[in-house]
Amino acid sequence: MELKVGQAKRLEGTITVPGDKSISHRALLLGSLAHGETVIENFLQGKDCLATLRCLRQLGVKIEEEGEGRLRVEGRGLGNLQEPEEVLDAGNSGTTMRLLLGVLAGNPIFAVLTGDASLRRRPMDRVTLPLKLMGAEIWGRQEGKLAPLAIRGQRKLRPLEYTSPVASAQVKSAVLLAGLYAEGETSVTEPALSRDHTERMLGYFGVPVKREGLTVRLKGRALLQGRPVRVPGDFSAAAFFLAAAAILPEGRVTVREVGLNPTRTGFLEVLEAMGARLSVEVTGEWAGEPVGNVTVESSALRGVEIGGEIIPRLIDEIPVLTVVAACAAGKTVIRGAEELRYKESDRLATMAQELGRLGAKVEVLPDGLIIHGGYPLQGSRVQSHGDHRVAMAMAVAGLVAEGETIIEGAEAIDVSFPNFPTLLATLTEEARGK
Ligand SMILES: O=C(O)C1=C[C@@H](OP(=O)(O)O)[C@@H](O)[C@H](O)C1
Ligand SMILES: C=C(OP(=O)(O)O)C(=O)O
Repeated sequence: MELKVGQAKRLEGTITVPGDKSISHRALLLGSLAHGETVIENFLQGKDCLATLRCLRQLGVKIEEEGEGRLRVEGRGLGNLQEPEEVLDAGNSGTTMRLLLGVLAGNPIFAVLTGDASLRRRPMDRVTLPLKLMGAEIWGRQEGKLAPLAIRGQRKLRPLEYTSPVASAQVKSAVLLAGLYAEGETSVTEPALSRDHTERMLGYFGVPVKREGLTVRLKGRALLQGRPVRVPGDFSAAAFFLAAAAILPEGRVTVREVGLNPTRTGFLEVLEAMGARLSVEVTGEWAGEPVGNVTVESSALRGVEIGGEIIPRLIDEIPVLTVVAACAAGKTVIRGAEELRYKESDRLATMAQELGRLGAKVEVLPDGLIIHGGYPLQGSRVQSHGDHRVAMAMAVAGLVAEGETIIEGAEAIDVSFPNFPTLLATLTEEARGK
């Protein structure tokens, strides 16, 4: 599918965005392991979360769809998943495969997991290694590094004190979920704080997770109690519209009821440092997650240097941040972001290449990018590389490029934000009509 985006001067409006992807996955997973029912509202009906839903049904979990974004999950309790008859397909979703492996490690069943071509290239040893240390048996291509993977879980796992070499919420979550099946305390220490949705939701379901600095720990064999979960809007989806408002000559966007968990909102700190006008208002808490409204208005932007602990707090926003940087005066340097090479595409390479097609000046570093901002962009044909965030970032770039930008492979957007093209068209058309 192709997505065509024309240059726009104005983007204005108040919107909501679909439910958070990370929280939607976790609500399904924890709901499945809990006692009693979990009703999920504002569940993200993107392909990634639907892959988790399908896998859990294959594992015997009853999940009813009660209407738009409303699901009723009948929890099976810990260790009661059924052996699937068929291969479990995580599609394009790293979160599905890695978190599910953590859960399967503690169930005495055999399962095979696969995914699409992109997922079958992404490193799985970062979770299979600690899970094997806990007692799970896992096989896969390249010594268990790549999917398809086969796993045989154990009724009882060994607790683990794990120091992760990467700041990854998927690694942290896989080990914590497996830790639920271990007798004793399991801990994970990470090099920088990654998103903490698993810790928050475990607490909300009645399993306390203690944090000391960069270490989190939980006691295994605790009972999870099913709870209603209303999923906040996805900050990573909102970021595309916030970025567009910041870089267009006449931009002003408010996103309401969006998740404002500080482990996710590093992008706002960077926008502010670049000179963007923005305001944030926390209005409440949904299932242990802060929620509120964010407004960003157009303003003159300047380049910044980022790296270190902020990177995991804006990891999925870096593709669109490179677009903002291309529109800012001066140089932006992003370092310490090597993890982007292991996403749906190598996002350092793909963003540099595709933005380059529009005339942006981007240098690729081993662990980041240098963007020389301020060069005028020219519409062109670009590719998504099968990566939803690259597709949406390039659509935002298309708004400021002269002429028309055509994004090939735009169907990738369906994994996290199916109504993105419609919402973008609505906001720019409404603004044009004014
Ligand atoms: O745990 C999660 O829900 C996610 C964690 C991040 O990945 P890593 O854990 O690989 O950094 C992020 O990029 C991904 O979109 C979702
Ligand atoms: C990296 C992402 O997701 P996942 O790892 O779940 O495929 C993402 O959504 O940008």
